[in-house]
Amino acid sequence: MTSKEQIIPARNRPLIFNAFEMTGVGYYAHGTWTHPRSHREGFTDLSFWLDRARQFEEGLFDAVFFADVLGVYDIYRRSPDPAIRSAVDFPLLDPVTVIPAMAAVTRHLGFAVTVSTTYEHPFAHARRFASLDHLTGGRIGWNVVTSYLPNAARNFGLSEMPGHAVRYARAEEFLEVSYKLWEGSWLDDAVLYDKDNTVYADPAKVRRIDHHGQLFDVQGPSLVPPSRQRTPVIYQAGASERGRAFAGRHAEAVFVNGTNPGALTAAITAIRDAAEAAGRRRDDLRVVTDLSVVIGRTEEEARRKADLVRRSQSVEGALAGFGGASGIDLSTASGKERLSPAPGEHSQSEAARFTREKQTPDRVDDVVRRLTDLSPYSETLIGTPAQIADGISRIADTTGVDGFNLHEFVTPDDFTEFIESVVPILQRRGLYRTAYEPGSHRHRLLGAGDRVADTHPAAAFREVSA
Ligand SMILES: Cc1cc2nc3c(=O)[nH]c(=O)nc-3n(C[C@H](O)[C@H](O)[C@H](O)COP(=O)(O)O)c2cc1C
Repeated sequence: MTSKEQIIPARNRPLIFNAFEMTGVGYYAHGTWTHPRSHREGFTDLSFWLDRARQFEEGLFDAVFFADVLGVYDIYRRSPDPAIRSAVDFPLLDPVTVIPAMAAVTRHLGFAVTVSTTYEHPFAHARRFASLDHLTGGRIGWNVVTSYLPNAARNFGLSEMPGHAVRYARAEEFLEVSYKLWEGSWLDDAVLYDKDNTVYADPAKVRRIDHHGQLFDVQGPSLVPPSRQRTPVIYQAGASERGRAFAGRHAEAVFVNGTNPGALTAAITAIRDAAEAAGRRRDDLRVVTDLSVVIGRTEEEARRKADLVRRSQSVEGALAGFGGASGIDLSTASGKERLSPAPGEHSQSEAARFTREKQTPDRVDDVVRRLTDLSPYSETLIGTPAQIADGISRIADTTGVDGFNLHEFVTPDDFTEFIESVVPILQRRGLYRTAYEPGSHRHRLLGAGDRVADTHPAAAFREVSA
């Protein structure tokens, strides 16, 4: 298929389900790694990730999404100790390193991995993702983040984190350089592999990019020949005004969160408006939200399991995680105190979640309760498989979301139970694929071939053979 063909409107397709992962012990609902049935102690063994890959592909997940951060959370109590003690997004393997091995034991599963534009260089990054696109056979996606942890800045030689606007400006130029390397350096017919005349590639079709910008000077050419997708599928999740505009311009898959249908619907509409404002079509991107589930054979059993998860959650871990993302240290706040907006250099959407997005900011006690009551960022569906499927249908029907980042509290049971008991019900309702469609990660996601759509900014750098 060519990228000229119309994107299939998301509403005519089964829902997207990604497995949300981090290459460590604890993340998201902090402390749940202590749950008696959770097993993440093997995260440093390759076999752990190969088992996960097989499980996700057997479950027909669209992709595994690897979140990632480059530092320790040290805002809460002005110390890294709470994050180290509670394993809050710490420690973490480099998620890129497990992907080729996971790709070797799967044929269809996509891999969306987080890399920060603030602490990388675009030439090395473009090479890495072009290599991953080759090695996965066109199944790689890139979650573009600008990072929000001050410790990450200090890990890369900076005395403090660059400002929020500075990070997004760097991200814009970072993507421009990456697009030039992926789309504009090698023509499609550059590689000849002509042994008789000792000509591997036609030099006239392997071009320098000669990028000279505000932040980067990159001559090129790309070190890697064209891969199936060329540009990896672009994911994004920034939810500040700047983040939303960035997603509208570049993202093909966007993560949005909202703890109620109204907020979620508004966030989805805003992202599609931003895409249209950037000259793209509203269906040029898919919008995905977080979801957690607790499944029981009966409602009563599901509620008991949910209580066991709550008891494993760590208040200290939740406040360390929230502090690092938002910049708000709640260690000295009293329970009845109302939150005041944080300094705006961290994740602005995270800092706004309990303040600016509310008529009156939440009290600290309410925030702690919200952060330690199962999923800190989204709805948790608790019930029998049929009730979970009903909840998924309701969220999709009332908000227009295209799919979900599925989180687990208990590894690997939560995904196993979801795949064995909820997926068949969703399949019968036409909400879940029954087999993988052929094609690249981008084609499966957007239905319009391997390459970026003509409306995507990367397409502007596409060199066509003379
Ligand atoms: C589902 C989801 C996953 C995210 N994963 C990461 C991540 O892995 N690393 C990261 O630095 N930020 C992550 N974020 C945060 C956003 O990508 C973004 O960096 C942050 O919200 C700051 O953007 P903003 O100030 O525009 O809101 C995630 C956000 C969401 C909703």
